[in-house]
Amino acid sequence: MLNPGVTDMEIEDPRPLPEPALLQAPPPATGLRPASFAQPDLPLTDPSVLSAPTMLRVDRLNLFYGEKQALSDINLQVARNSVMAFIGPSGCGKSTLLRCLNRMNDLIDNVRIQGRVLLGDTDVYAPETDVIALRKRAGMVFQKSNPFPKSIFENVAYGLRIQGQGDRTVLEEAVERSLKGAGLWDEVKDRLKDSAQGLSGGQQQRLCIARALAVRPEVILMDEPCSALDPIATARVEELILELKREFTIVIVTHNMQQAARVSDHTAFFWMGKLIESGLTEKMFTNPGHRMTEDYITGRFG
Ligand SMILES: Nc1ncnc2c1ncn2[C@@H]1O[C@H](COP(=O)(O)OP(=O)(O)OP(=O)(O)O)[C@@H](O)[C@H]1O
Repeated sequence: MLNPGVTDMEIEDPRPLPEPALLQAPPPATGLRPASFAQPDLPLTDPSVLSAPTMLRVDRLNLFYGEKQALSDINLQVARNSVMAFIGPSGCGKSTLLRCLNRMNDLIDNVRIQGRVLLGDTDVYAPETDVIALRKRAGMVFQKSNPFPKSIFENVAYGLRIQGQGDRTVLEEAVERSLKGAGLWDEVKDRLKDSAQGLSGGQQQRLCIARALAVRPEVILMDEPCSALDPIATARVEELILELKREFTIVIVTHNMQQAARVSDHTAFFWMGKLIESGLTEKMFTNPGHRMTEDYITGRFG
C-alpha cells in the first residue's frame, strides 16, 4: 500500500540516525530467551541461523521514484534459511525494498536505483542478470491473494508451464509437492480441477504460496501475506512460514508486531526510507538499540 502521508511532523525530535547495524555479528546465541521477553510462548531463534551463510545482501542501496528518494543508503543482510521481518510505519519503504530484492521495481516507471543487491553470488542489478531466472529464485507472495481464474492445479502448475514444462507427470509431481509444502494438499487433493477462486481467503493465500514454491525458489518474499486473513488463517500461514524456512529463506513485510515476533529470526526497522536498526528479533523486541524502534514496537507511533 502506498502512503505518502508520513512526514517528520509525526515524530517529534527524532534522534540522529545511527549507522544501520549489519547482521554480520549478532550476539552469541544462548538458546535462551531473555527473562524480560514479553511473549514467552514464542519460538526460540534457531542458533544455526546465526552461523548460516548470507542469502541476500544489500549494500548502500538508494532508490528514487522520479525526484523522490524512497530508500536511503540501506545496508542489510539476510541469512540463508532464516526469516527476516521488515517493520516500520506506513510509507517507510518496506515494500519498495522487498521489491528491490527480485527487481519487481523494474515494472514501475521512473525508478532509479543505486547500490548493490546480491542474491547468493548473483549481482541482482548487473546488466547480464536474467531477470526471469532471478524472479524464479526469489518468488513473491502478495498482500492480497491473487489466484488466476483457473483450476487449483493450473494455478500451481502455471510457473512451470510458462517455463515450457509440458510433461504431465512432472507437472503432477510438482503440484503435489508444492501443495504439500504449502500445507494445502489434504484440503484440495480431491478437487484439483475445481476453480481456485472457490477456495477460502486463507486457502487462496496458501495456494499462492504453493504457486511460488512450484518453481523451486531459494527465497520467498512476502508482502503482508496475512493482512487480509482472519486469525485462524493467519496462524496457519505463520506455522507454514516456520516450516518453510527449513528449505527457503523468507523476507516478510508486516504491520503486525506479534507476527514479526512470532515468525522472524531477524527484524529490520525502517523509518522514512532509512534502516534505523536491524538485528535478532528477540533483541529488537526486548532491548532495541534505538529509541524510535522501541516507540514503534510499543505502539507509540506508526
Ligand atoms: N510506484 C510508486 N511511485 C511513486 N512513489 C511510490 C511508489 N511506490 C511507493 N512510493 C512511495 O515510496 C515510499 C515508500 O512506499 P512503500 O510502499 O515502499 O512503503 P511501505 O513501508 O511498504 O508502506 P505500507 O506499509 O503502507 O505498505 C512512499 O512515500 C510511497 O508513497
